[in-house]
Amino acid sequence: MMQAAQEKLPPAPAKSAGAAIEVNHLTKAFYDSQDDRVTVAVSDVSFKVERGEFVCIVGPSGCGKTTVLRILAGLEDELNGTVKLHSSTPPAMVFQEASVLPWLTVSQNIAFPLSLKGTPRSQQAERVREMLTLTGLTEFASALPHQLSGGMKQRVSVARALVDDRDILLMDEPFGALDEQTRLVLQQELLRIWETTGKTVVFITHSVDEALTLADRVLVMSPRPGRLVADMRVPFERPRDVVEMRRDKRFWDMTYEVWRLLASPAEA
Ligand SMILES: Nc1ncnc2c1ncn2[C@@H]1O[C@H](COP(=O)(O)OP(=O)(O)OP(=O)(O)O)[C@@H](O)[C@H]1O
Repeated sequence: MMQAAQEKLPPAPAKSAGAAIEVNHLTKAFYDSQDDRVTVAVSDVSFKVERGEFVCIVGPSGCGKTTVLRILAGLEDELNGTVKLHSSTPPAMVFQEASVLPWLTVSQNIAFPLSLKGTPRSQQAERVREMLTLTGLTEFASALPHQLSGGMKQRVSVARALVDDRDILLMDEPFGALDEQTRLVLQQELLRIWETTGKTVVFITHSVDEALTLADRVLVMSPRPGRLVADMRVPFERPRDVVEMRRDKRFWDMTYEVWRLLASPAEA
């Protein structure tokens, strides 16, 4: 199946020097001692992500997407297979629910990773100013989270993930809880930020539309135990306009192709 999907698509443009992430034959099972039951969440998954590449992982609920991301973040052990991150910094994560600290202002939330590290205050302030500008939050620097909309809170989460300049950004359905319009605005902003910062991004989503809007490549997973059933190159040129790209027939052809894969019955 993976072969068929790849053959229909143009070859990958050369992205950059070397892989940022290499996953080989990754299998992860969870053991529930109460029920004496083993759940194989991810089965024999292999893929590479080039430095500076934007990769989305789509798949049905429970197919192991979050598990893959947690493994990349170093949050799971007892794995089979190998996972290598070629980066001088640990990855940054953004979760579905904006994980802002309610008692801190927007600026203090963004500065949080820097204050944990003991970065001098003047450097913190400068870096926070840059992040506020990048994420369009300058006017809200002194606001508290309860004064913000869901989309703005998620912008704070993105700003905080970027503030200490890690190479790899892992995003777990960051826009999943937002309405469609806010989501579209944040997708456009994320693309602009990504183009500015050159991060390597792995982005989990349920939404085929979102994956095709954002990614250089879309990895499609099967129902649990999650296997990789396709690794598809998304051919749209950059910079992308998240609205205009919907006029392109290739967008809908690829949407159909991914949906066809997602609708395929699970292998035994
Ligand atoms: N800590 C855990 N202990 C036991 N089982 C787990 C654990 N974490 C995940 N699982 C199981 O592994 C499978 C994959 O879960 P995971 O959260 O990775 O899926 P997902 O594709 O991200 O789902 P969704 O799209 O619904 O968020 C599920 O069956 C889940 O119940």
